[in-house]
Amino acid sequence: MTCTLENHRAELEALLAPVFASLDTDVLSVLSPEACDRVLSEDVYARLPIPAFTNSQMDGYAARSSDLTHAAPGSPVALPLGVTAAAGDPQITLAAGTVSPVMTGAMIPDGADTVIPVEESVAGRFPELVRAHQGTPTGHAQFTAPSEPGRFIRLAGVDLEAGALVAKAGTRLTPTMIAALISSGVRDVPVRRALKVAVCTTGDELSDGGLSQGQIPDSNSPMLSAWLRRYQVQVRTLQLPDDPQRFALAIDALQEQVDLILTVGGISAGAYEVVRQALAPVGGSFHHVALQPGGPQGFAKLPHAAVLCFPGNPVSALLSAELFLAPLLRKLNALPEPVAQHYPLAADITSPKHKHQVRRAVIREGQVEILDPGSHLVHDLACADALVHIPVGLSELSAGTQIETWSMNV
Ligand SMILES: Nc1nc2c(c(=O)[nH]1)N[C@H]1C(S)=C(S)[C@@H](COP(=O)(O)OP(=O)(O)OC[C@H]3O[C@@H](n4cnc5c(N)ncnc54)[C@H](O)[C@@H]3O)O[C@H]1N2
Ligand code: MOO
Repeated sequence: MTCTLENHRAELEALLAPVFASLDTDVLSVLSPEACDRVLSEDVYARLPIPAFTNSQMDGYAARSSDLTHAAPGSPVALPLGVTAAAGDPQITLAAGTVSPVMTGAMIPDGADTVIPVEESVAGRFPELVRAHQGTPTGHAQFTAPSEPGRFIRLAGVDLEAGALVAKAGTRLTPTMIAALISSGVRDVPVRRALKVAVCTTGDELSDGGLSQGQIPDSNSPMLSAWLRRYQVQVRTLQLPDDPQRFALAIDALQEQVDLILTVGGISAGAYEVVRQALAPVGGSFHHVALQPGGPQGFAKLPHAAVLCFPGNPVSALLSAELFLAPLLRKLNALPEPVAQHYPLAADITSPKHKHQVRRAVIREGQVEILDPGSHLVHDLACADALVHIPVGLSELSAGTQIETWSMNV
């Protein structure tokens, strides 16, 4: 039976929706290397305001604005120096009629309401500075202009108040969100547990070390594992037996350990299609999608896990992941949808009229060069930088036609 790309997508979305919904919560430190790109499973509120305290935006002098009201170029105001406030010091108090040197990020002294950058003082630089534990400073600083209240002062909580929502459930932990969480006093966060996927290959041609005649390296497992890990998936890979009964037993045991089983190969019209032979009797659905490459597709819903069955040709396997799994994993991980870019075709192309064709391409000198459609061309696949979709109904496109291209291999 042939099915459309859209129908197959909808079937997989329905299959995986309950799997994704059942992912519970893990608690993770935002400082852990695994935190980036995980998704919050609950709203998170600030424990501290951002900024945590009112502090200086400039290296300069903390003052009372009322002490400088009459400062002018012809009549500078000289104020005695108080102790210096450096970033990291506890708050000092500004005695009436004095100024305190203050560094960027230091707590604004109690009593100060303005900061004059050091280069605006008459000397233009700091004199010898005395910290709170070092004794009593001497000397003065002179100013030739008033400084309004609040100038160069960063108020506590101006970015986010304590108790306010930092990020709602479903937010992805970007590097910047990690900074916001840690700044708001949040270290441990509830994140959605990572999806557990088993990538299962079959086929006597796959080498388990050396290569005997007729054998090839298993390139699908490492390719799909690496691809899945980019979506925060916990992956394990297995080579399952080619015998349908033993395969079924292995899948049965595996379904208790993972959320999703991804099989690759063994589903088309051959005599030894172990995946199809083992899963069709337990409700697996196998059909031909009007798609090239990636036509043969299957899926099954087992009691404890979902199974997606991708075709074995490496290009078909990868494009199946890009077309069917990536949109769902992007949604799960709150990742943005990719944006298409338009380029003219470098040469005429043809496409089977009744299939949705996906072609690999390279963008060279502002034009799209379409690559060979062979679904066994692993090296070509690695060199492609774009995908081009040619929908059902279109069979010929001439050179110069503007087409949508989607980035790949980034
Ligand atoms: N009579 C027909 N034959 C085929 C049809 C068809 O409609 N009628 N469809 C072709 C298409 S299209 C595809 S795609 C493949 C899909 O076949 P399977 O999913 O059953 O995959 P296999 O036969 O097991 O393998 C296909 C191909 O891929 C290589 N392979 C498999 N696993 C790996 C791996 N882990 N790493 C690297 N390469 C792998 C395998 O050696 C085969 O060359 O069927 C066509 N045939
Ligand atoms: O669908 Mo197969 O994927 O054309 O090679």
